[in-house]
Amino acid sequence: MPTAKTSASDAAPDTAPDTGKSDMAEKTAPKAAAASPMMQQFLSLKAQAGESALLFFRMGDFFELFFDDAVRAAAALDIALTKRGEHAGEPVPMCGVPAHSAESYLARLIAKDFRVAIADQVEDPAEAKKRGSKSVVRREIVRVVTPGTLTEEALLDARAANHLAALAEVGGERALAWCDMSTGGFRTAPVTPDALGAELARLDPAELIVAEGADVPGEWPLTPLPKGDFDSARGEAALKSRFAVGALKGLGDFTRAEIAAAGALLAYVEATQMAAAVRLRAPERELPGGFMAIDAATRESLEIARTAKGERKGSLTGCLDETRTAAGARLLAADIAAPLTDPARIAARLDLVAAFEAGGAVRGTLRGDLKAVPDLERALGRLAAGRGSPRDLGQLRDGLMRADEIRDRLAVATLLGPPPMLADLLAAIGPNGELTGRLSRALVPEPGLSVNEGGFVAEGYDEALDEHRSLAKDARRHIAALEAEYRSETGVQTLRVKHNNVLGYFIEVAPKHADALMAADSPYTHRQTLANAVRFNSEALAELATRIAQAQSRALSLEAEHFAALRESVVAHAPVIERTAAALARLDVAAGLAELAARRGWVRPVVDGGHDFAVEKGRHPVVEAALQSGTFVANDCDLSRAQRAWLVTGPNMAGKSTFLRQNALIAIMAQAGSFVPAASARIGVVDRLFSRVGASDNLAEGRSTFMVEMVETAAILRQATDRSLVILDEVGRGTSTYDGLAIAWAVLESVHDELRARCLFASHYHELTALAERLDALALATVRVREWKGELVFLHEVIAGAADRSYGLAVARLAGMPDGAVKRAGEVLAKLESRRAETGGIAAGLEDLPLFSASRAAETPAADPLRERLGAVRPDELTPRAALDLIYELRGLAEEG
Ligand SMILES: Nc1ncnc2c1ncn2[C@@H]1O[C@H](COP(=O)(O)OP(=O)(O)OP(=O)(O)O)[C@@H](O)[C@H]1O
Repeated sequence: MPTAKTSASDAAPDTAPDTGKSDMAEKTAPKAAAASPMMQQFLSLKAQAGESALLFFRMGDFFELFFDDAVRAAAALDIALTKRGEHAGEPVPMCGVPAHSAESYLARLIAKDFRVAIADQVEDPAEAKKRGSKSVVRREIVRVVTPGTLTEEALLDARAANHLAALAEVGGERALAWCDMSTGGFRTAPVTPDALGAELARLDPAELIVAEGADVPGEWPLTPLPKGDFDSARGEAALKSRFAVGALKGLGDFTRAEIAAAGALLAYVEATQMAAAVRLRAPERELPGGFMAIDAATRESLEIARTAKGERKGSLTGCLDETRTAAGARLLAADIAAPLTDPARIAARLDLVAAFEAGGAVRGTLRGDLKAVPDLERALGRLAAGRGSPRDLGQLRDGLMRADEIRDRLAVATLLGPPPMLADLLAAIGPNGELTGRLSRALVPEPGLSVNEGGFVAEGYDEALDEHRSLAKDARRHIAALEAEYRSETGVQTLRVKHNNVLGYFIEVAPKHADALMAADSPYTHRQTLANAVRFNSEALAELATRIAQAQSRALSLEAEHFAALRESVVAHAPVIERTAAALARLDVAAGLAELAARRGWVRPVVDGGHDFAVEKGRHPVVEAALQSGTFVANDCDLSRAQRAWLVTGPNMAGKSTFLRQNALIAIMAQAGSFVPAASARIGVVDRLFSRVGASDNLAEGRSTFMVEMVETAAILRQATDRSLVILDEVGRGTSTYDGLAIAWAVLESVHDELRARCLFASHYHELTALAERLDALALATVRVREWKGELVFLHEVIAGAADRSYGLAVARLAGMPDGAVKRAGEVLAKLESRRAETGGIAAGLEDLPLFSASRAAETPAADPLRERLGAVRPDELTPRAALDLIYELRGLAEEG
C-alpha cells in the first residue's frame, strides 16, 4: 500500500502546501489572501478544478491530494490517509500516489466515476529558486482526466473504442457528435427521439456530454454542461477555426444540432486537455438509415457486444473476433454494433471476406504478418497529444514497416477475382518508407518508455550525441587511467578515485599516505579528512568530472531534441498513418471473418433490397461453438412475405429461444459483412432489429419486470416497419395467464397486420395457434421433442405445426423436481384440462373477435364529459371552495357515466 509520504521532495522549499502555523490561526474558510503562497496556489488550482474533480497536486515525485479530495480518493483507492499541518484550525487530510505509477491509480479512479484534474509542475524547481528561496514552483492544471478523454494505454481497453459523445438539441432537432480521442475519429449524426436510445446503445459512450437538464434515455455516464456550450453559432466558429475551413459546408452538410453537438464536444476536449494538441480528424457525417437500428434492449437480449454478465467472451462480438490486432478488434466491434443497410456496401465487405476465405494460404500469411502489427492509431494518438514515448515511435516504425510489407505481399498474391475493395485498401497503405527509414536509423530496436532517461536514439544517428555518450560511457576508462597516473605519480598504490553524490569525483588515500599529497607544491587539493581516509581533488579530475556531467546532460538533451523532431515528422505524416491503420484494420477484420467462415463452414449470405428472409440450415454461432462439434441441430427459417410471421411453440428447453436468436444474429452478421452459419441465406435488408425476451428472463431495477416488458414491446409497435425483423420471445408471460395471452394475442396481430414486419414469435400460449387460421401470413412452427420411456428427449428440430402439448411437467421432472410434487402437479393438470374440454379453455370465444386492424378502425373516440370538464379546469384560478364544488361536480359526472 503506498503511503502518503512525499519522499525526498518533502525537503524542497516548495513542497509543503504550507498548511502550517501561519494558517493555523485561521478559523474561517480557506482564504487565499491569508494563506501561504503554496496554499494560495493550491486553493486557486482547486477552485479552477471545481468540486466535481479531484485535484492531483504534483509535489516532487508524488501527486498529493488534500482536504475532501484526499478523504474520497483514499477510500476509493484504499491507500493511507494521513494529515499534514493545519488549516483553519483543523488538521488537513492528505494522501498521495507516486507520480511514476499515477496511471494505475487514475485508471481505478476513473473506473469509479471520478474525474481528476492534474496540476503539474510546469517549471524546474531550480528556476523557481532563482526568484527567491521562498518562491513556489509554478503549477498548472495540465489536463482533466475524464472517462471519455483517455488516451493512455494503461487506462484503455485495447480492443474496445472509447467514445466521448455529445448530445445537442437546436430548434427541436437533436444530434449526436462523438469522437474517440485515442484514435482521432470524429463523427456526427442527426437523431430522432425514437432512434436516440438505439444510437447511444450502438456508440456505448464512455462519457456523454449533455446540456444541463436534458432528458436522455438509458443509463450513461453523463457530464452536464451549461446550455450556452451547445450554441450552434459558437460551435460553427470553433469548428471552422479548428479545422481551418472558411465554411463548414466544406466538411459536410451538417444540421445546426450537429454543429452544436460537435462544437460542444470540441470545446470540452479543449477544456479538459488544456495545452495538449489532441489530434481529431475533421468530423464526418453519418447519414440516418445507413445502419441497422438496434436498441439497447435488443443488444442486451441478443448479447451482441457483451453477455448478460457483461463479458465480451460469449457475446456475438467475442465469438466473431478472430482479429490479430487491437485496431482490428475495435473495427470488428464497430461493424457488429452497426450492421450496414446498403446492399452494395455489404457486398463489398463480403467480397473481401470471400477472397480471403478462398485464399487460405494468403490469409494465413496475412494473419501471421498482422500479429506483429502494433496499435498504430493509438500510438499516433498519444504522440500527437504530447503523451507519447520513444516506445510509441518504435511501434510506429515497426507497424508501418510491416504495413508496407503486407501491401507488397498482397499486391502480388494470387486471389481469385481480387475484390475492388482490396485494391483500394492496398492503395491506402503508405507509402511510409521515408518515415520508417528515418525512425529505423534514429531508434534502437526496443526504445523505452521514458524520454528523460534517454537511451532510445541509435548509435550512428547523430555524431555529436555519440561523442557525448562515449565520453560519458568512457568515464570509467578515463578515471581508471587517471587513477593509474596518480598512483605512479604519488607512489601510493592504494590510491583510489571514487564518486559519491555529495562530493562527486575525488581521490582517496589512507591517512598514513595523506602527507605525500598535502605537500605545498602538490597538485592535489585537500577536500575532506575522515577517520580512515583523506580525500583530495585535482584540476584534471574536476575537469573530467565536469566533462562527464556535461556530456551526460548534453546527451540527454540531444535525445530529447531528437524525440521532438521525430514526433514532428510522425505528426506531419499522420494522415498517411491513419489511412494505413484503417486499411490494416479492415484487412484484419476480413481475414478474421474468413478464417471463421473456413473453419466453421459458414456461407456467404445474399443481402438485397427485397423483403425475404430465407435461411437454410441455420445455426446459432455462439451456442454451436459451445457445444460438442456436430451436435448442434440446424434449422431452416423462411419469413418470405407469404409467411412473414412465425409462431413458434414447444416445450421449455426445446430450443425456441436459440432458434429465434440465431436468426436475428444471422441478420446482424450478414449485414455487418460476415459469412453466416447456414447452408444458404438470402436476406432482404433489415432496417431495424428488435428482440424482446419475456419479463422473467430480464431483470431491471426500479420498474416491475412486466412493466419493462410492456414498455419495450410498446417501442416495437411504434417503431417497426415492414423492413424490420422482430423477435418476440414469450412476450406477456410476466403477468396473469389471461392478461398475458391477451397481450401476446394483440401484439402478434399488430405485428402481422399493421407493421407487416418479419417476425418470430415464441410462446407457451398454445391458444395463439388459433390465430393462424385468421392471419394469412402467420405460419406455425414447433420444436420437436419425443417422450421415450417416460423421459423427454429434445430433438431441437424446428418443424411446421403446433406443439401437441406443453410438456411442462416432464421438464419439471427432468429438472429434478421431487416425484411427489410432480405427481401432485399431474393431478391438478388433469383437473384443469378436463375443465378446458368443457369450456373451450381460456381462449374460448376469441375466434369471433374482430381482427386487430378491424378493431382499430372501429375505434372512434367516444365523448367523455368527465374528461371534457377536467380539461376545462384552470387549477391556478380555483379557490379552495370552488375546488371542493368541482370535486362534487366531477363525482356526479362519473356516476352518470
Ligand atoms: N438447435 C439446437 N441444437 C442443439 N442444441 C440446442 C439447439 N437449440 C437449443 N439447444 C440446447 O438446448 C438448450 C435450451 O434451448 P433454449 O433456451 O433455446 O430453449 P427454449 O425452448 O427457449 O426454452 P425456454 O422456453 O425454457 O426458454 C440450449 O441451451 C442448448 O444447449
